[in-house]
Amino acid sequence: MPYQFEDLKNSCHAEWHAYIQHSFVQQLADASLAPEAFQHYLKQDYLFLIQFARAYGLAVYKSPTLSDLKQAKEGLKAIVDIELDLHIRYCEEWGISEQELANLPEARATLAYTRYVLDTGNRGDLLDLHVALSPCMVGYGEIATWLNSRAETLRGGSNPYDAWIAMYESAEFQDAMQSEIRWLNERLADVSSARFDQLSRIFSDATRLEIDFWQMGLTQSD
Ligand SMILES: Cc1ncc(C[n+]2csc(CCO)c2C)c(N)n1
Repeated sequence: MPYQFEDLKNSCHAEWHAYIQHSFVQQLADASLAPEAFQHYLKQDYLFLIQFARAYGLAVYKSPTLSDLKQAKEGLKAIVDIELDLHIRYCEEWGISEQELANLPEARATLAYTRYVLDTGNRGDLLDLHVALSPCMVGYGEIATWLNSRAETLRGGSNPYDAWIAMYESAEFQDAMQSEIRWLNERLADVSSARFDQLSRIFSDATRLEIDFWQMGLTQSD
């Protein structure tokens, strides 16, 4: 039976659910999240994005074909040239200067997650690395869709976190997410059940580290 991305999610259903529907996400959606928790999350997310840019750099290095190489290069370019600039501007709106961002220490949850992804990519091949990156890419898109399906989610000017939801529900982001799922589905269709077990361990580890990242924001831990 050919494996699909959906099988990775099903292999750690409880963890995936705990990540998508985390209290941080629910509080952000009903505007009850403490601004300090969101600011802490934004600061750590800046550090996270820098390490994720390195992970896309590693994907460039690990690419066996020109088409993979181009895709990884586009991912690296998107984070470095677009997302980090947007993030810096968004942080400024929340009272966090670029100078402050440049001098932040990494929280343990940030260290654990980002170095896990980089180590997984270093040890393994491009598929291992993409699977380690996929909870980040697919999870945030699913979160936006889930939030929009809930009656409790406050949209528009009455929610200070509205722009965050808008970013991940955008067609541009949802398309990038679908293209990542397609890439994974093509590769997963050919793997053995032993290989799938290895990949589902990576997927579940990365999902648990996403849960810890939300928890780090909520408790403002370092
Ligand atoms: C902890 C954490 N997890 C996921 C994302 C979302 N995200 C970060 S990089 C990237 C790929 C984009 O090119 C996506 C979707 C985040 N910001 N912070």
